[in-house]
Amino acid sequence: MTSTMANTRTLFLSLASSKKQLYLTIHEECISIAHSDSKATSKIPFQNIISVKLNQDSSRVEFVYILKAKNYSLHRVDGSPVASSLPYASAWVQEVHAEAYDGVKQSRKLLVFVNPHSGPGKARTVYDKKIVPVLEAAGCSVEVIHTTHRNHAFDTVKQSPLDYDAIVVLSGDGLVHEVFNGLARHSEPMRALKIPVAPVPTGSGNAMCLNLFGVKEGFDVVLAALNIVKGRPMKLDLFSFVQKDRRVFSFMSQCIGLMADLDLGTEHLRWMGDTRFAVGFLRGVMGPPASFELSYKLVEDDKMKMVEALKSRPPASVQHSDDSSNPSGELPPLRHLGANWTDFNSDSEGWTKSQTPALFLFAGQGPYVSRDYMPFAVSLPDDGLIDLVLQEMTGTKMLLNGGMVDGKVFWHPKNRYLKVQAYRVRPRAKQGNLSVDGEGFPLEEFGVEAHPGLGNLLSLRGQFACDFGASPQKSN
Ligand SMILES: Nc1ncnc2c1ncn2[C@@H]1O[C@H](COP(=O)(O)OP(=O)(O)OP(=O)(O)O)[C@@H](O)[C@H]1O
Repeated sequence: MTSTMANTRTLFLSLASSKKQLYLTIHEECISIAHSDSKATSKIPFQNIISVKLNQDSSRVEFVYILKAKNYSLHRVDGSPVASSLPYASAWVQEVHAEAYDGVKQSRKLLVFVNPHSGPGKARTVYDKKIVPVLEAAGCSVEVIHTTHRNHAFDTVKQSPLDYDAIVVLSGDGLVHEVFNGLARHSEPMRALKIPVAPVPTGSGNAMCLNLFGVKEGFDVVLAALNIVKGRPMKLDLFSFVQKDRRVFSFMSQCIGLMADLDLGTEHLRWMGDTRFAVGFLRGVMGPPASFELSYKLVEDDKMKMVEALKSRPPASVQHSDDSSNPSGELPPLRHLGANWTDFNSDSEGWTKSQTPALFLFAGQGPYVSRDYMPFAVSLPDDGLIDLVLQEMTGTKMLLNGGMVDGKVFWHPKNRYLKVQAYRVRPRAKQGNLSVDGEGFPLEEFGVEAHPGLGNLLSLRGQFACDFGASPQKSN
């Protein structure tokens, strides 16, 4: 350690717990931590710093951060600066704090839902042991609700105050769906939907967490805690799903055929975690195709152009929380579906009909729907479009051989991939499942329409996390 660095950028701390010394050095994008008795250095990106404080009598610096080893975990350094350098220590702390919370409000006000029955039933423990310490260190004020029944979160959100910085959901995607719908049913829906939602993966599938954090880190609850504290609002398209007189908002996916059956048809295997999806897949792939009429309002069917749009997206098109465009007003109307959306015979308004038999229809956004399946490899969070996939029967061999996990299935000619503004489906079969965000709906006629950027999620990257290679590849 050079004396120049020590005088300008490095803080020496004597650890409270031992006689060791620590050197904390400010770099352009991180703080490095080195021990006096070890050559090992840890690098902490500013985004991972939860808090840095000099206590009131200036005798101790407390530095709390999240570090990734195998998983993410919370760490705390508590040490005394050299007495003669207290003004320097104070300036150092202020500088680091300013970098750590650059553009992000500190001490967020949060509404937290914990579903004790989601997934393997560990949400309460995860909250107490992994999430609370992070929120406390960040000085968040929290109102926590342990859900006791279905629609508990929906009813709460519908009439909640709108001064929360985020709504945190410890459950799977079902409770996130409830929260978005509660916000949409608020008396001031457009203001309510400005509140970003921050999911913590304690369900079984946790698809939106995979989309936010990537398939490798999507089940890491401490990373999700970091997102609660440091994530920024990212606009997310919401989809109106209409069936008879009912209109709900889907934030993720709609599905009929094999992929709906393997999810909803394996509810009784919930104890297996997400392994139940693999079991359901093998069972369902032997069954008959889904039978339905489909029509859609097409925007793009050229896969290369979709990839170009994905690649040309700015690295972090993050919408900052002070964005206040149209914060009031009514929910958007059904511009594409219109009042006569069930009229499949009207060709005049730009609807394209399709009769291709398919193993399943999957539509939505966010590359991943589970750890084993990336159906929407070129999905963007706020393009105002629904990614619609029709998997034709003859693609079964390819599905079984792989290509689902890494999104390669996208390139297969039997994987029809469309970007649409709206679509409508009339199922012919009486039996089978219709899944909306993983929740079961009656297998009856329905229509779906995208609303650009109507919802918000908290995000550390400002875009979906996706390892899709995005160049044409052969699949079996
Ligand atoms: N205390 C409760 N008892 C029973 N059901 C509840 C309770 N609290 C919430 N629910 C309902 O349980 C459902 C849980 O679904 P959710 O998708 O969040 O978790 P999951 O199904 O375990 O995970 P995933 O969707 O990731 O597979 C929600 O529809 C919610 O309304």
